[in-house]
Amino acid sequence: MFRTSARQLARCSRLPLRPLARPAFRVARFPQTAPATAIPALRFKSTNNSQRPEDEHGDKDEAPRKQNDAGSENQAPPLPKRNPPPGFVRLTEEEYTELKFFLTALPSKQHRAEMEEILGQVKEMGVPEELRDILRAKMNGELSMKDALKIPRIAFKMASELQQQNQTPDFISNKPGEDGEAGASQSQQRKAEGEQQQEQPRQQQQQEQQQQQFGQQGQKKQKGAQQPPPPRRLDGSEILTWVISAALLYPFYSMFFPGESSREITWQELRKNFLDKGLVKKLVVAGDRVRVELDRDAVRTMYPDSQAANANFSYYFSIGSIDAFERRLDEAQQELGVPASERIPVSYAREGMAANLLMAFGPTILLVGLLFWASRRASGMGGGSSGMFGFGKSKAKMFNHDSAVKVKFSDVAGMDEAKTEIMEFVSFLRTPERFQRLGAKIPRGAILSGPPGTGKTLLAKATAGESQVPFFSVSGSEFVEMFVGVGASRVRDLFATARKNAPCIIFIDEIDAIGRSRSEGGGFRSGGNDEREATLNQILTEMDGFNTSEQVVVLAGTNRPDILDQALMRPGRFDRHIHIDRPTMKGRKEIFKVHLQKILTKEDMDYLTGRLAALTPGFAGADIANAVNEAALIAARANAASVEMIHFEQAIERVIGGLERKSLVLSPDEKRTVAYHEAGHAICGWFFRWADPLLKVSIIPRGQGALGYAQYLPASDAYLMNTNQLMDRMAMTLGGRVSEELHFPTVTTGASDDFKKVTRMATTMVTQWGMSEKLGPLHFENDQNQLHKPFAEATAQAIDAEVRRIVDEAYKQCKELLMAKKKEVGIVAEELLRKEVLTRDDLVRLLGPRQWPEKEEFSKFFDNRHGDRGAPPPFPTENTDSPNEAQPALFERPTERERR
Ligand SMILES: Nc1ncnc2c1ncn2[C@@H]1O[C@H](COP(=O)(O)OP(=O)(O)OP(=O)(O)O)[C@@H](O)[C@H]1O
Repeated sequence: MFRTSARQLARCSRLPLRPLARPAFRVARFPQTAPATAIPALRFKSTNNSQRPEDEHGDKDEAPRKQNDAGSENQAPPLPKRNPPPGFVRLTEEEYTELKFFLTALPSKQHRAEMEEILGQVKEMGVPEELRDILRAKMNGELSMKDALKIPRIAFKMASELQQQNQTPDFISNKPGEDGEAGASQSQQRKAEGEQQQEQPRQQQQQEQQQQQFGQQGQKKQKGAQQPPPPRRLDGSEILTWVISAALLYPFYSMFFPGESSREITWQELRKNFLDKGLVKKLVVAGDRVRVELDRDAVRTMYPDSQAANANFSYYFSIGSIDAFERRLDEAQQELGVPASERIPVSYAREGMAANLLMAFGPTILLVGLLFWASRRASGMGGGSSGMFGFGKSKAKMFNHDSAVKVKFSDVAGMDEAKTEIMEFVSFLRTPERFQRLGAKIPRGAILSGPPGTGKTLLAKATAGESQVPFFSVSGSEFVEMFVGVGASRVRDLFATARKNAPCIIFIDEIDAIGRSRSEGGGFRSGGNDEREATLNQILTEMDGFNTSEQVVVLAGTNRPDILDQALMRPGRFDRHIHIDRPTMKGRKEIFKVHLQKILTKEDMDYLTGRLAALTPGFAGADIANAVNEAALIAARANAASVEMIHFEQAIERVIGGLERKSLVLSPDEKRTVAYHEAGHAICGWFFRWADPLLKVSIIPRGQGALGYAQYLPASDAYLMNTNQLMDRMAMTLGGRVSEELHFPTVTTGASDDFKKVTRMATTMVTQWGMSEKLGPLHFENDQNQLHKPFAEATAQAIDAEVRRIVDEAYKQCKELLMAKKKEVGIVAEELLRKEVLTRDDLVRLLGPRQWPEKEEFSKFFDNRHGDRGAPPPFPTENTDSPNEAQPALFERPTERERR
């Protein structure tokens, strides 16, 4: 009973130790480059020491040192009379052997020899006291994990000490009075100083010898040549890195790959090869395995080339039961006649347990550790509100005076009313007293709405730039996260930060991402909206929560003000609604002026901006900025000295119509069809009174699927269209198909987009614009998302009939014209086939001047008065919501399906 429990006790106490049993000094396993560089430097040191002046004159220490090397410290004459550095102790011979056992566990003999030299130095210098304790613990089989953890520190100490020695040739402390040899040491020192000059050449000689030894003879220089630089000394940090890496990595390595440096043998092999020859030092029982510890020195002598000579290699054998093993061992030793006192010690441990535990619990520990680290980090970063991983922290970017919102109101053009509205906010922030004095409340915020690229963000930035206050910019979508509650938490965080920085401006771009009306969430779409609603509620709360003295202004941008929640829009929250539409002709001119400032051009600025503005109806500020930049790029590509009108016009055409596709080669028949199709549009545009003025016809393919196009200048700044204009436009849109019918035996698929536009226009006339006498002034909304039409089936049929009637009328109108002008269509088409592009001037030449008066704006910029080079003006813009329905100018290439 007692024996069992004692054994268990032993197992427990040794349990974590084995994998770490030989941690620090198995350096030889590590990249050989480090020892290889380390050793020459240390060897110099060692050589220098042995070649001190005293040595030349017969070093009194030499004999004792040699003796000391040979035998035990206790028996040998005293060691060299030098004090070890503070905290260092000299090792007994037994301890020294244990240390040597580790440090010489190098794979190659050469390195082993080098390591022994280092050991010589370590022996002279001593080792840190803790290392001695560890070695003793190792010898008693009591090495613990705690000991292993001390090793890096010990390694550090030794490395520093070795480095000091490298820097101070006579490193050994010889302070007078510290021991009896002080006088002798002093005299040695004096001698050393006196012979310093002789010493240097001698050292060089030694260095050369050293190089020879390391196979560097080839580097010897010819006589008189410059001496080779001394070999690089290993500095302390390198030794340190080397030793510490070895100390740290090896235990882990051996923990995870315990089997790599061991081999299983049978009991018979053990007996024959080791037991019978007396090579076994100890047996360690670990579970059903027994590790054999050999007497390495004896093994090395007996089997010099065997792996067993390596200190990190071990044999083991398996046993059925501990009792059977012990019995067998007893019998073997009895047979060998080993006296009881010299029997092989057997210890019991549970090797690999630490590794097993680590394997089993490692992933869990890692995960828990990671979570712990992340939460610590998160709380460190964001404070309470940010929560775990900082999810709840607002992602708003902050700009202040230094990090610069440099935009000023002068950079924002073409939106005077919006600017005036928003300028008031600047006054609120700058001089709140002016308003508060009269009892006025500072508005909380403004919603800037309008189509994309109209300058909403720019205006908000300008507000910040002018008011010189911090500006927090965040996009609505940044509040939305996978996790419920994160959005609300980010809103809280944003407003809390803003309050700390008041007076300031918060700008929430694309607020519709979170501010969508909550009632929309009903029906099919509820459920997933909880997070969005929570975020919206938080915004509502935060905006309510401001007190009037807190000067935090919230600006929000959206393209869809119609879908925003009413609660958001009520006074007291976003008090002001500022709608920014696409700029008018005047606005475009101003915006061009702003952007042209950055461009090198010699054109007359007034004419340039006017013409460009006329060419770009429907352009938003962002399109204008893009077109100007594109023009500069085109000019640069053409190596032009400055950007010219032609570059601007090409740029505008490119922005609208897409790239010219010169690589697309049409067959002659296809080309002919396209030419007649486009000529049909052109003739309609030329002869219909209310059609938009034509600028250019082309049969060069461009952009996506357009094989040819006719360009008009729609009256974008006219906000109303009458029935005549709509009918002429529809008739003109059908001109392509009608021309095909009149000139070819069959028609093509190229007019499908024209039909789409015509149908849409006619439908809108009937259902929204009250232009059908039959249906009267009613508005029929046909929401595609609704399952049921909001009108009766009979009404639907009446709508269909009216739409058909209107389109038929337009078709008839077009056909009548084109039949009357069949010859003209032919002329234009043939000229198109020859030239590919016809301008307005060409049409005047071919057809005579247009009989209807042109708009003044149009004739001012396109009547060739300023040397118009006939560069292509743009396509009309497409805006299905406005009365300025897009011109049906594109001849569409049939898709594969349509072809079939
Ligand atoms: N009125 C303007 N004056 C000068 N430049 C403008 C104007 N409007 C737009 N721009 C140019 O267009 C760019 C984009 O504008 P901005 O980002 O403000 O548009 P937005 O209305 O916020 O667009 P979105 O609705 O897509 O967010 C600006 O950086 C600026 O260069």
